[in-house]
Amino acid sequence: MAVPPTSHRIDPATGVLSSPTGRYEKRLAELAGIYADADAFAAALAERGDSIVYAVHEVRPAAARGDLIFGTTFMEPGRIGDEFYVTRGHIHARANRPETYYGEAGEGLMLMESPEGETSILEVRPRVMVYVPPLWIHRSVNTGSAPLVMSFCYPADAGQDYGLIARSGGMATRILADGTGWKAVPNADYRPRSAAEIDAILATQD
Ligand SMILES: O=P(O)(O)OC[C@H]1O[C@H](O)[C@H](O)[C@@H](O)[C@@H]1O
Ligand SMILES: [Fe+2]
Repeated sequence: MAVPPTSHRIDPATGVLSSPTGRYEKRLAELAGIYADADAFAAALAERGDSIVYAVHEVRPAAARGDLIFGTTFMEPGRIGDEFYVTRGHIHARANRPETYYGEAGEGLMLMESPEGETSILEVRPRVMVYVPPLWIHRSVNTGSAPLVMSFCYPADAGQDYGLIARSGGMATRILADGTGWKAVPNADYRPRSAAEIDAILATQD
């Protein structure tokens, strides 16, 4: 039996999506080890460990290969020290699966990194569509003082792999506050991937 067509209303201010099949929240306490400033993270944890950093509303019509997953990401504004709030970030478990993000509200960045360690940073704004190509690690950053809300769409069989970033000590680039704006700085903990690990990612097929 075919899956029935559906439509879903997005509230750009909250990211609330009508008739989702799932939603989850990430609280600060679940995001240990992501930020550079450990003392600032400990202080923020003591003060607001229960607070939500981001929430995802999603629709997964079916898990079938060739289907889509789509929904919204709502990110609170905030910083740990000088570093803006980010999502955990991932490469797709099937690394050659792409994704699109569309700005609904707020100001932010899509921070992307190739397997070889090249960084690409694209601004996300309302009515801006960002394309994350196959094989690129991606993480969203809220650089504004208001919530960043984006809608997204990616293949249903993509999956998320968080281990690749963890093994490298994070992504190569961090996004810090700079006056009223932002700046990209090298992550001092970053360890470039080995040729073997890069080759294994690039070999992803199907
Ligand atoms: O999974 P994270 O890196 O924490 O990012 C949170 C979420 O961001 C977006 O909504 C993506 O489309 C999701 O696939 C992802 O899970
Ligand atoms: Fe993704």
